[in-house]
Amino acid sequence: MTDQSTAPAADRAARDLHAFIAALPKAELHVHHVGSASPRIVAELAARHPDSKVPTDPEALADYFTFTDFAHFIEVYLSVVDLIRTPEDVRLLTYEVARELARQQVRYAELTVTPYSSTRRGIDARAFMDAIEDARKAAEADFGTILRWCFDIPGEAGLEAAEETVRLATDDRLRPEGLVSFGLGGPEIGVPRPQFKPYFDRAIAAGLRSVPHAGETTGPQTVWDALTHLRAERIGHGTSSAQDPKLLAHLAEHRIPLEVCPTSNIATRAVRTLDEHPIKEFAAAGVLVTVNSDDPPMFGTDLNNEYAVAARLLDLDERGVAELAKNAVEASFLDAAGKARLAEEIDTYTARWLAA
Ligand SMILES: Nc1ncnc2c1ncn2[C@@H]1O[C@H](CCC(=O)c2cccc(C(=O)O)c2)[C@@H](O)[C@H]1O
Ligand SMILES: [Zn+2]
Repeated sequence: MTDQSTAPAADRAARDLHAFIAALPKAELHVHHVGSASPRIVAELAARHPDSKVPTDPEALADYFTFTDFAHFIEVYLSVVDLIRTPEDVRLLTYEVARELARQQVRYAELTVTPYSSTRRGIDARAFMDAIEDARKAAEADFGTILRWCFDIPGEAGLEAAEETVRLATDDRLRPEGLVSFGLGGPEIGVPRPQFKPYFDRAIAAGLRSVPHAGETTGPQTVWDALTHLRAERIGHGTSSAQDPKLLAHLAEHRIPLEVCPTSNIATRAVRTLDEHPIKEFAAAGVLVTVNSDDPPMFGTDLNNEYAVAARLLDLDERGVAELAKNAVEASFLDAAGKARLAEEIDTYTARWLAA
């Protein structure tokens, strides 16, 4: 054990900040369902389905989750998707993801789910919805964490996937109670955003909020396209927005939040190093920055670590980190009362911490 009395003050401050973050009540706005499968869940699913090529031993899995580029990441991601074959797999995954969020004091999470990937693999749509809803309700009762769904189109799978996703999201007999938003994920290169306009129009008409990924692996024009054609209310990643000052000014002026996932961008090689991450430029331009984890076990991170990374890059103390957590509350699709409650919980926690 290190001797606290002789540890340099900066180390002590960093340790204190980590402890502050770990117990800070938080909202997570950008985290993928399958991408949140912990090594333990992956091992359990792989044991259920032993024909899979996904390794079960944690060391081999860490190696397997090292990506050469974004395309390689998607290839590996889909091999984990292939492990989810039954409604019981879906329920287990969802409930365990909620347990992990609760461990990190996440009070509210919008989880991105790709129902097309499951229905296309033969899981019955009704059984899929029942599994996620059952897990959502159990998680709220058992852990106190509120889950909401974002259904995303896997863009590379084309308009057939878009049609199926919007059907599942808007059919009154299927649409789950916890669904709040509609997204678009997967690779961006060769997958122009405007083609998805009719599907987003239908989802928005049915009351869903628009939250596409954009500007993660392509330039700022993709973010403009997401705003113009898909009427994005928040942008998933938006990393390349930093290359376009007019876009940054637009995002700031219209209070369109960015769902920033720093470690993800390094793991998929969208950004070279953390120190080159544009989060600083976003904050300096007055953009509402939220910090998120994307696919935490695949990227060797969790939400607490993402907050610690952001605190270092933005040079934030406890108060600054609490403001970042409140940005996520403001940018969330909680109702006004829910937002007020969580913001108040963050304020009370921070005041107590600073007074101690
Ligand atoms: N950082 C990320 N940035 C973007 N997306 C991310 C990120 N992390 C996770 N995703 C997820 O990856 C999925 C990709 C799935 C996909 O492309 C695909 C293509 C063809 C067929 C099928 C199929 O299932 O048959 C699926 C998306 O749906 C999205 O939810
Ligand atoms: Zn994502």
